[in-house]
Amino acid sequence: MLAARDLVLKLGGAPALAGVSAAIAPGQITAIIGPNGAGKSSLLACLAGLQRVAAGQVTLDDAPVLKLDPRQRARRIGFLPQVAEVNWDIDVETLVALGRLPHRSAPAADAAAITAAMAATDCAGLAGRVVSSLSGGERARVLLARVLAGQPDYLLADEPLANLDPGHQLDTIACLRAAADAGTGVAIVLHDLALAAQIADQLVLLHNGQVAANGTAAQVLTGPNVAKVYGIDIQVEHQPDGRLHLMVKGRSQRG
Ligand SMILES: Nc1ncnc2c1ncn2[C@@H]1O[C@H](COP(=O)(O)OP(=O)(O)OP(=O)(O)O)[C@@H](O)[C@H]1O
Repeated sequence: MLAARDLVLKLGGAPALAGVSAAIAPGQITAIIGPNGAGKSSLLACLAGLQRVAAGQVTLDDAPVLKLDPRQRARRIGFLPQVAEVNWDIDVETLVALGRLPHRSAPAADAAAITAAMAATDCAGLAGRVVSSLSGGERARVLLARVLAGQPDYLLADEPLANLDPGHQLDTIACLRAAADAGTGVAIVLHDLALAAQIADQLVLLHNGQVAANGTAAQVLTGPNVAKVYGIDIQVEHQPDGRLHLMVKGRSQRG
């Protein structure tokens, strides 16, 4: 289990997180949702062990994540940041192969992981391209492939569907579900509430650096929760298969 307990994170003096607890469970997709500035990226970076917090801690199987050997941490936790920045102008296959750096596996195992990650993200046809020549969506897929190639136990992805066309969004969702079904703990930051309801096993709703609600889609995505946090009205229908169908109706009336 990858768990955050009572996290307080200050950025530029102001609290980006003010006492946040959340757990990312193996085999599940957890969606981290909330309005702009709510603290989603901050929470994900803390879970990845990339932020020093003012209070609280993140643990991986009960060990403080900040005390893990960096290579071991990189092997177990894969992180896809929100900004698709690549600082080296290398070819796609070399970039994806960087995902294997924390491992000391046999070349054949590395090659198999790289090939599988590139196939899952539809990047095989981009293998020889220089990264700076890619479109935004192509670059997003390549960066996801790099994380997948690392075969982490926990995959943390900040808006992994942004910039993707509908087909590649569906492929990416299938890929994240397959990872969860294989035992990976997947955490994704999402803005699309209907999609979050559809694909997540658990949701964490953040508001002003605090957890406004957590649990299943039915527990979290209620009309009152969404009106309070986002200032919008939604219509929620419970489907016979147990899933939630959610439609955004418009801005809530402001009193
Ligand atoms: N480097 C920084 N210095 C100062 N404040 C920061 C810094 N990074 C983030 N913040 C602030 O911390 C708060 C949380 O930011 P965070 O990026 O976690 O939000 P978010 O929920 O991911 O937002 P978005 O949906 O816009 O991506 C925001 O108020 C933001 O302005």
